[in-house]
Amino acid sequence: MTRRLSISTVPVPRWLESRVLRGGTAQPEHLAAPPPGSGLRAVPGDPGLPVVGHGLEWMRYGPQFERARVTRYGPVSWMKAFGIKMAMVGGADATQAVLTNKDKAFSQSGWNLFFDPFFRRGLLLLDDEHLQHRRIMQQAFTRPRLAAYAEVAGQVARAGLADLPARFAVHPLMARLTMDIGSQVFMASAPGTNEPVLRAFKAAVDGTTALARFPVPGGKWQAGLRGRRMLEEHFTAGLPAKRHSDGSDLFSVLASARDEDGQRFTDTEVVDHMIFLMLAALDTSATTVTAAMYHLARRPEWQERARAESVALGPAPDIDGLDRLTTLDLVVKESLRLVAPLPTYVRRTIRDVDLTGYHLPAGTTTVVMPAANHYDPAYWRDPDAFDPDRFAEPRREDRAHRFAWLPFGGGAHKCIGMVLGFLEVKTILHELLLRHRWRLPEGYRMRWDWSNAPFPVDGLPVHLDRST
Ligand code: HEM
Repeated sequence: MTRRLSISTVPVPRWLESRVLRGGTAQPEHLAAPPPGSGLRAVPGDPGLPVVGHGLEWMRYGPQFERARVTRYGPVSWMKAFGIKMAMVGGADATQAVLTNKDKAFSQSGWNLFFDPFFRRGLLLLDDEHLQHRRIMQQAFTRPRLAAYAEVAGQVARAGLADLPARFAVHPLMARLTMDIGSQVFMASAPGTNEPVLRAFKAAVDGTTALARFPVPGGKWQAGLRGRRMLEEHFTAGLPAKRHSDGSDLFSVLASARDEDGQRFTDTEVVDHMIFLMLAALDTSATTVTAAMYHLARRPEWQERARAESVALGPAPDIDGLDRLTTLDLVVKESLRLVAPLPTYVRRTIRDVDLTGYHLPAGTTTVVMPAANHYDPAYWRDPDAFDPDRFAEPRREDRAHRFAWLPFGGGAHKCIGMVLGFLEVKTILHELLLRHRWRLPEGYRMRWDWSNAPFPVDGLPVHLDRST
């Protein structure tokens, strides 16, 4: 099994690892002095190493690093990474304050750090126009629309999973499958017929993590810009036909969607939204299926329990059938808790803010860390354990706080594709469960790469046995 080059696999001496995961030993420094007499606390933290700050540890250890920050400094701290100072927010109360954004002090422009210029003007990046755009886009996510997307997703999943080898790497396969599903559901393009667009999309995604963030010939940034241009050309060329189509693909639906006041998207807006929707939907679903397959392989009793429900439901379920797969619901929720596919939510303060008693100055990039809440022992019993029943009655540990479990975010920008994402992930797992049992290689140790959307560094090798 070939490993992708990943910072997670670079050997690090154990003493250094444990020092990093204890949160380092630097003396705390303050982000900024609170206004005199405000009664606010200064945000504690430390810049990390010269130039790289804490970027390398963050990318290598992901949630473990974030939990260590909260343990060391509390729910609000600061550090340097990617060339800037940022406030790191964990803990359900501080998270709630940032994401619900009652005083409109946090702007979505924080996300520009990663997404601009490749995914500019996607719904997640909008502030003032957000509500109006969301109202129009909501028309593409009604129950009848979702039922139609789910049906198409099921067809593509069945074809894509029909002929699996006895041993394969899960993540590359799921990344491909979710792209094929996305192609069909979003654009009515059959798998294999949309390769240049998918390549352009991949280049744009890779551009977001370019180290040199300017056009260097042959570099990721330049390739990403080319990818973005190509996506714009593709969607712009296809739009006139979609404006007049009554197709049930998301592109057609978005092109004709109108809110209650009859407002619809301009051509440029449809194009910007389509490009962002691809980003929002594809990697997140692939990560979720991969995480769920990993846990189901480690815990065959859960795999059997989920399979029994899938067998009882039978092949090609509709949206109502998928809703009845309650064990898969629990498994997917728990997988999303343990590995949040979008590991950070980024904002920027547009004025000085009192964040649960901490002083955040204007212009601070503010990073919410869902993992800090997802592993918080105040809400979760034995938080490192895979225990899907924690989401079932009577335990319902997720109800301990509105922001204890937030893999889809919260507040006005909460994921608009949450139900569709769930349906797609459940469809894929259901089709797998019907056909196969899967297990991990002997002594397998999972290592996630956290530098972007999380993926297993070795792709996650599994062995398949037919289930019937
Ligand atoms: C398991 C799958 C998914 C996960 C874990 C996920 C996660 C998230 C999260 C955490 C946010 C909010 C980020 C923030 O507040 O900064 C978000 C927003 C968003 N997601 Fe998803 N997502 C998933 C699937 C999808 C799908 C399938 C679509 C569309 C087809 C989608 C479209 C969007 C959009 C458009 C936004 C921006 C919403 C707004 O700003 O109002 N997502 N997603």
